[in-house]
Amino acid sequence: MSNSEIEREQEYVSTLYRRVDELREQASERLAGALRENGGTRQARLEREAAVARYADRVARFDAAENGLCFGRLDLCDGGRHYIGRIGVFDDSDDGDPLLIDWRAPAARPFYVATAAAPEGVRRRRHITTRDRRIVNLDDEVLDSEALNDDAGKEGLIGEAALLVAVNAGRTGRMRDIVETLQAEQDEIIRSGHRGVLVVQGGPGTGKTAVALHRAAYLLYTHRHLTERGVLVVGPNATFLRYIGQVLPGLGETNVVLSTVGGLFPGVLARRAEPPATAEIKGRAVMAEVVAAAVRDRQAAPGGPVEIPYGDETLRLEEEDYRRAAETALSGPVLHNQARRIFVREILDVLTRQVAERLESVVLDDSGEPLDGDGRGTLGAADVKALLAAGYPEELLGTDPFADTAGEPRPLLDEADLGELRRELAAGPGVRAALNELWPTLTPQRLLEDLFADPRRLASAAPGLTEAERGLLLREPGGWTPADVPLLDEAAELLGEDDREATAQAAARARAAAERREEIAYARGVLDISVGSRSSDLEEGEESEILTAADLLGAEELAERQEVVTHRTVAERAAADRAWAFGHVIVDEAQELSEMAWRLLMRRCPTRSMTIVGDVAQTGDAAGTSSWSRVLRPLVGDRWRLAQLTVNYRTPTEIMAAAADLLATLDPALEPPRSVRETGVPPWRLTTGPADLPQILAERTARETASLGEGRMAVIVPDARLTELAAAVATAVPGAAYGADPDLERRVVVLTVRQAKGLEFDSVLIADPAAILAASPRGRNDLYVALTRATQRLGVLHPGPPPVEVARMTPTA
Ligand SMILES: Nc1ncnc2c1ncn2[C@@H]1O[C@H](COP(=O)(O)OP(=O)(O)OP(=O)(O)O)[C@@H](O)[C@H]1O
Repeated sequence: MSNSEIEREQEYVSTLYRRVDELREQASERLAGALRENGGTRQARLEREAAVARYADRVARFDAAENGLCFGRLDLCDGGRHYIGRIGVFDDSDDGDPLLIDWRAPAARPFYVATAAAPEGVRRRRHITTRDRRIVNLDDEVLDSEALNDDAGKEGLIGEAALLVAVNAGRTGRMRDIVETLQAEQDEIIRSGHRGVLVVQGGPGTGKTAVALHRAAYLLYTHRHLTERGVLVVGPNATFLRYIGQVLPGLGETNVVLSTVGGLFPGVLARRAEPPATAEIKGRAVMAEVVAAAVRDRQAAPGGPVEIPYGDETLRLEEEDYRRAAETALSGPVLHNQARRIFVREILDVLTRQVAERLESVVLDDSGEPLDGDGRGTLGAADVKALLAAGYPEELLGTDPFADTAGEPRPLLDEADLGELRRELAAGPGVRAALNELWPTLTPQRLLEDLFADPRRLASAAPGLTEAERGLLLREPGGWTPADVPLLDEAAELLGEDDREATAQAAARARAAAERREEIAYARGVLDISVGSRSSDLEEGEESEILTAADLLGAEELAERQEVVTHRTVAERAAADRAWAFGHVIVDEAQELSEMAWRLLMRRCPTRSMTIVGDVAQTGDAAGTSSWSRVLRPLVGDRWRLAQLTVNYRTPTEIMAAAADLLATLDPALEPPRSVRETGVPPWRLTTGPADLPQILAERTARETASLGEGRMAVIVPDARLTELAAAVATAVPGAAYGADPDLERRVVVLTVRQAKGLEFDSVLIADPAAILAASPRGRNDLYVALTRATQRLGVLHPGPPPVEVARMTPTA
């Protein structure tokens, strides 16, 4: 491209940056103005908070768009021209003519889908590459009949040159957005108008994660009301969430909550470990029935009369009393903890009647006549005490209760007396203990803790499981695993809130609101102080400038501070509220989720507006799925649509060919995705002795790192050998990361397959593939995942003969 053309284009791009600077300044000033305002009615405060959030959001969007603000141009057949970029920018004319079209707007669509065969009114598509506001490259595609011939050989890739630059670039340990080079099949999914569940199936590296995140950004842009409910993005582990964490903020979207399934029960940190076989059982749909049965067991009839100590006396509850109270408690649409209130009321009625009758029987004779005071021995000390406690006048005991009633029998205990007696009973430790035993207030945590700690409870609630399976569920209390979280959620659905919980939730909400107000007050305070000190620093006669928030804090700092506030509004509210309903839910690596996890996610998204991305060939979790229809049919029937991605942007042809052999053994019906490029570097394998694998692995890693330049590398190892092999690698490459949540931005990271899922690296070494294969029933799926993580180079080190799955790779010495 000629320099003069670049210069011409640069002028336009510079105009765009100037306009964005102007708009950002305006937004920063308004933000500072809103922050400075003080006091007022509640309504005024709320409006101010909304304004702060709005302007902060705007500033954040301008900041996010700084790099690569404008990346494309469409020259239309009718002579029109559109510039395409990360955000929409309009000029300051009255009509607000568009200077830059947001990539998500309908007018930008041809940039991603127009081809010579279907040009969509486009004559030329230009890719504009910038660095620090300067254009460094222009790439044109002319969509005419000549290009039509060309197109056939390019397999329909859009903007191939820019795409290849992007896929060949060194990795950084953080996922990047792909707005500049989205391909047509991806764009179609991102903009899909399908309202229900959209499943995106695609092989490794086909951009499923990227597409899912861009779809979130697209939906938030197109349906602004979604910002109020937020979008939930579910990923397989914390490392993966960190890997993708920058993509949406980089696209200017912050109303998004990123979480694992294990992170979706407020107040529970699911860090406890458990055998995969136990997690698999917990993931089965039948566990919903087990949890329900466990709740019912906590409401079960006592199997005979219950004796309840009360003072010196013993009260007696017949089974029939219990049954009637339980029936009344469960007759309405109430959950266990709310039903308890009714149950307690009914039982207290029974007990109050019992005590009252006993008292009456001691002060009235069998025919209902008042006793003559000889005491016939039935008025015990406890009765007297209870009567006195109930407010029955002392002088009346043993006296004539008819005395002042003009011949009418005066009820011995009136309503107030009975009420008092009831309160006494309710406070009695014996009565309370009995009620707690008969119908305890239960938190989900207590229900499951009790269930898993007691073989009898388990046997009663889970008769459908085998003895051995129940044995796998047994454990001492003490922490939660990720597979417990869907069970806790299930239990919460059946138990309902208890009073304490409701109070705690209300308190948490009030606290969050107070913190938010404090934060704004703090920001305002900072502004006031700064304005004050800056003004007083002025020399006499010096002209006082009008200070804006941007002058004082800097737009970036303000945006950062306010981002916290906006982030809190949705993310914090959502995180603190188990029953939060998201506007849209995106599930990545969805093949790993258990049936119980799906039930939880469906509850978080009552509208079923969901995008589910995954690859059934990569399922590693024993509770995961190998069929989308099997998993979705029970949840949404036929109301889901499948979209496929077929092009692999990560793994070069040479590596994909090695992985394709393995894929064919997994499921011959699954097509390996087509790679967009070749590297000319075949993947290799190396035989080591059983004992020298750690040392040779360490040496090879060091050698590979040296040839890597700025790129990133992963060593993927069997779970059982992580510590041993990681320690060996770390001695040869100091700073190599490994452990529960390793830092992916280090140059070398040692991972298990589970940790490597969804990630990618310039270079990958796999150690001991036979052990990876043998470690789980899904060992071959795991090896397939490991083989498809590299963007450039792949090597496999195997102690002893190579497993057949990698035998065709090029042997090296
Ligand atoms: N259109 C595109 N332009 C540039 N890069 C792309 C494009 N599509 C995908 N990529 C890149 O390809 C790589 C793989 O994408 P991604 O991780 O989304 O794939 P995936 O299908 O989720 O893979 P896996 O199933 O292995 O997790 C990423 O680096 C992504 O940025």
